[in-house]
Amino acid sequence: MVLSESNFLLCLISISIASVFFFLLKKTSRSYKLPPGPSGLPIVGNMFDLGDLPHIKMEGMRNQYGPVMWLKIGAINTLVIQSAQAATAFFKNHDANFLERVVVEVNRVCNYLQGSLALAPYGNYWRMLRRICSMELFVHSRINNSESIRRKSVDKMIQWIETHGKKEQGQGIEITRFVFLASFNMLGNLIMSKELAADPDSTTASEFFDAMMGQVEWSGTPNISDVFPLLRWLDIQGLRRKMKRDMGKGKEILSTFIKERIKEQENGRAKGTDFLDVLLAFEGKGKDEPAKLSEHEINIFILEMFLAGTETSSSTTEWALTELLRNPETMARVKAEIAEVVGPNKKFEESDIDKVPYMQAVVKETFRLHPPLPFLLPRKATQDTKFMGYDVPKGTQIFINAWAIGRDPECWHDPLDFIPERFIGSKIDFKGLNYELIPFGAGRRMCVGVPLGHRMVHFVLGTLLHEFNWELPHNMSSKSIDMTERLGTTVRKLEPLKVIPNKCKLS
Ligand code: HEM
Repeated sequence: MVLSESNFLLCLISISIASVFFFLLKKTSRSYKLPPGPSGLPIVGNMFDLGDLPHIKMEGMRNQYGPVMWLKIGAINTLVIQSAQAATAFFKNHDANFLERVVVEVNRVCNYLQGSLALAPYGNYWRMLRRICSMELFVHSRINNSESIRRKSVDKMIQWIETHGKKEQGQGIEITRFVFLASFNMLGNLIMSKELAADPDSTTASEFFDAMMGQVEWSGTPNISDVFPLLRWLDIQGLRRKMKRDMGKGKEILSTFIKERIKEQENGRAKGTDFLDVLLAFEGKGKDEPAKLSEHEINIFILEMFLAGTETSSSTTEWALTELLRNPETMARVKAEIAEVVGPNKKFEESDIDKVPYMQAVVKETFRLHPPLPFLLPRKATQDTKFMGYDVPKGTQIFINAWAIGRDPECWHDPLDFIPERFIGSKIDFKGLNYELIPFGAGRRMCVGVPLGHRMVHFVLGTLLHEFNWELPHNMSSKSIDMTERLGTTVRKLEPLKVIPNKCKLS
């Protein structure tokens, strides 16, 4: 083949550009001192080293590469932190350089980023949304005043469990379904004074529920577009399309609720009783704050509260019950504590939570072994940072492996065993100050819903333990419970827990 003069010139230019590019690439990677990690394949990097349960695979690499590890997941630079000591250094000394979130493809639809607190860039808008949550919505007085709302949802859950338990005779019921529905109703009532889960009289309620379930599913499905951003436009798995459909539906329904509420207020409805009233009454005063929140922003904010609060709290309850069934002595001890505190013929109330330290220890131990978000919500480096002697380039995504930290033998004796007693007389808590136990994260972007999440989990678990004696289906024993995990939006049991509820006589 003979090259024409112009082709020859083109070739020369291409080779020169490629050489400069290659030189720059080599220079960049040489000038960074990256943490150790497994060498990956070209283009896909370490993608195929991680499997379906990456938190477990990464923990398995800790012995070889240490607690600070470097991975390349497709095109994405990734720093993994897997010890309490490294997490302490991260949150105490470097939180400020990692305050942005990683935004995945499905969260770009429906203008979700305008109104999302969890994904908002760190700045005045994030501060405003965060302030609304911590000063108005999740303050103890508002949570205490809404106790009757949660009581109603939990009473309904008890009725469902009784009815379904009778029908399933010996097979057991999937307890997580009922806990999820109860959490959904608690949030629906707190946010908008609406019963939104499993309401047979309302098609709108069930449509909203289905739309939310879709969003939970799509946001928990690994997406090739996130690993290879150049392929985004193809939407190979159709996830963007499905998310757009379901989020669009959820938004449409919420819009009608919001409009209804505005009309009710115009007709003299008393203001200030639920989150929606608070959001509608908001008046921005600070720098860069809007005078009012738009309908779209309120809409997204509400969707996010459902997404953030339902899966997390219901998966925790399922794991807690699973661990108690595997450990009958612990089950007996926690039930005895509750019975003694609550007394005969009474229900477990939220005011009992402070009086049951052993049950609190059960919840902590559940969070240690089964943090619902094993990598928290991934952060992103906003600038080049020196971290524990390594370079972390701007744009790197950060996985803090709370799952691995909870099982670190350097922090915990018998780390794989369920021993709530380890927390009795210990000051270790999950409020973001003890980095060995961080199910809610830590630092400035720690979970803003802790007071509500804490209340929901303890109230639901306390009630389930007080109202029922739990038995495994007849073909199963405490030793044979399958503990295999599945990672979606949260870490769940692969095989949902099936249990037989035997109603206790509360006398
Ligand atoms: C068992 C219950 C819950 C768990 C384990 C949990 C866990 C978490 C975690 C790990 C984070 C990321 C923290 C970080 O980056 O350091 C987070 C953030 C967040 N959570 Fe929760 N959460 C729970 C319940 C709730 C509830 C009930 C709500 C609200 C209804 C909520 C709303 C949020 C929001 C809005 C953020 C984003 C905060 C920000 O970026 O500033 N969470 N949560």
